[in-house]
Amino acid sequence: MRYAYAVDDVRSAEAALAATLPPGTLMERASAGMAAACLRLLRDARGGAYGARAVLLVGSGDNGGDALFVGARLARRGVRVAALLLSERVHEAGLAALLGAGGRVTGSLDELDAADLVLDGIVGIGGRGGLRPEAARVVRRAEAGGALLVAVDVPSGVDADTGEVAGDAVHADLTLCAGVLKPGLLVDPAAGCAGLVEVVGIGLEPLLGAPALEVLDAADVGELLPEPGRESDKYRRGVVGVSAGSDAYPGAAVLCAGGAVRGGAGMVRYLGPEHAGQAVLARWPEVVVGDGRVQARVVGPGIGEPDDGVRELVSRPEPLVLDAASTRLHALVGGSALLTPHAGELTALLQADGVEVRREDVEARRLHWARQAAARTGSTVLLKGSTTLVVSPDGRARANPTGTSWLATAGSGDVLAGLAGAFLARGLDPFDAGACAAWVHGLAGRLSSGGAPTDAGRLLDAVPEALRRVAAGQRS
Ligand SMILES: NC(=O)C1=CN([C@@H]2O[C@H](COP(=O)(O)OP(=O)(O)OC[C@H]3O[C@@H](n4cnc5c(N)ncnc54)[C@H](OP(=O)(O)O)[C@@H]3O)[C@@H](O)[C@H]2O)[C@@H](O)CC1
Ligand SMILES: [K+]
Repeated sequence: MRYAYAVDDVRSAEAALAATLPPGTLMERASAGMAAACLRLLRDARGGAYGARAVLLVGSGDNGGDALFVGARLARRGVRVAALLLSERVHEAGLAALLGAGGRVTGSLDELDAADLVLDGIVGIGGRGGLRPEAARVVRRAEAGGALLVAVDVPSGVDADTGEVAGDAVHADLTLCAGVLKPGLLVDPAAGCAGLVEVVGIGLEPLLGAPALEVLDAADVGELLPEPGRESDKYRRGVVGVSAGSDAYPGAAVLCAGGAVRGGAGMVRYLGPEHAGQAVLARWPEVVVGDGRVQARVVGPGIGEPDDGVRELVSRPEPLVLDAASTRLHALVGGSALLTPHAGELTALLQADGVEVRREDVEARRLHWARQAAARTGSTVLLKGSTTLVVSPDGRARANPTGTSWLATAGSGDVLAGLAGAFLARGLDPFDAGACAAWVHGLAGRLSSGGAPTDAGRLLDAVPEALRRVAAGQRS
């Protein structure tokens, strides 16, 4: 499991730790780790660091200070380091260290064109809003050159807590995160600005409380998904009821039932229109058509606007996955529910609850709106999209690391709902079921895509291999 912490909590932990150490120790630790990573990059890119050219983009705060101290360390290893000071006020001790190590200050943007490495120390967790125009101009020039762009702590211009990008931002190749991960680095659109993310430890972890965001790895998913015991039978392994598909969309029934079958439920019952039921049986003969006892239910994929029969199903007490337009039935839920909207559906759900919000807002502040929806509905919310997030009503949140944009394909969400239903039926709570379903679905998507377009059928076919890797604790 990886954890990301809210900026306020990071600052409190930093203050508590700093109070026990000689002044400047934390910056020294951060810059030592960051410099080591930069030297490694330069060695990989050009065989060595000696004689390489680095340009520091230096803002007014400690983020700029970090960059200056890193620059000083690089200069001592023979890197030709120049600092572009983007503010009249810069970290004095950092600047003195750079100059003392043989680095220099420059006013020429031309230096960016010949640089091997550009270090973004414009702004870190103290940043507000997007890049200011002067900084944005410098960053565009840096990005146009061939240098590796390394962000100190966070890419400047992104919101470290929310993942929001409210204007121009740095697009880094690598982000060297000081101390611990920040949530914004894991959530789009900011995650898309961070490139690879590496944490440079400075000893904060023991002083931190609850994380703001979690990220599961294969071993976590493997631990959460129970293996069938020796005495298991199909009923004890969990029966999942699938109410999906319609005369207009029979395929949604087939794909959702497939997700439930491949997700390892002991048995799948299908309840829905006859034509769709026949299509399900033709593809999945193991599915039982008709009502009956289930441990969990999936309602909504491909059924369109829910009718009274659907409302009655939703009010039953079993754990439930609610998808598509049926997510708006959350108030009728008898037991606990996992809602699986995409941004448009979450917008409609919030609007129906009297919230003034547009789809663009939800896309821009995914974590914020998923949290709002979970708190308002009392259900767990799995918000699908470029970063899939799972948020429980108590505020816990997970970001899914395995997705691929090739998963944005017709029927992909139906498979996800089926998988989540199977995991609920296997006994997971909605938060774990949602996070594990997103994880397995994302990995299956990657396996079936291999970097090229995929489709829901191939995605389903890759689910067994994804689950085998989970069982083996691996991740591709
Ligand atoms: N926490 C930790 O554990 C550790 C933290 N460390 C480091 O400290 C960093 C935080 O430093 P920080 O607090 O000095 O804030 P920081 O991000 O440098 O910004 C400060 C100033 O930037 C300005 N500014 C604001 N918005 C802007 C914008 N959009 N575009 C341009 N400028 C903008 C604004 O000043 P203004 O120009 O308005 O006067 C603001 O006051 C952190 O990210 C990490 O690198 C490590 O060294 C040690 C361990
Ligand atoms: K930065």
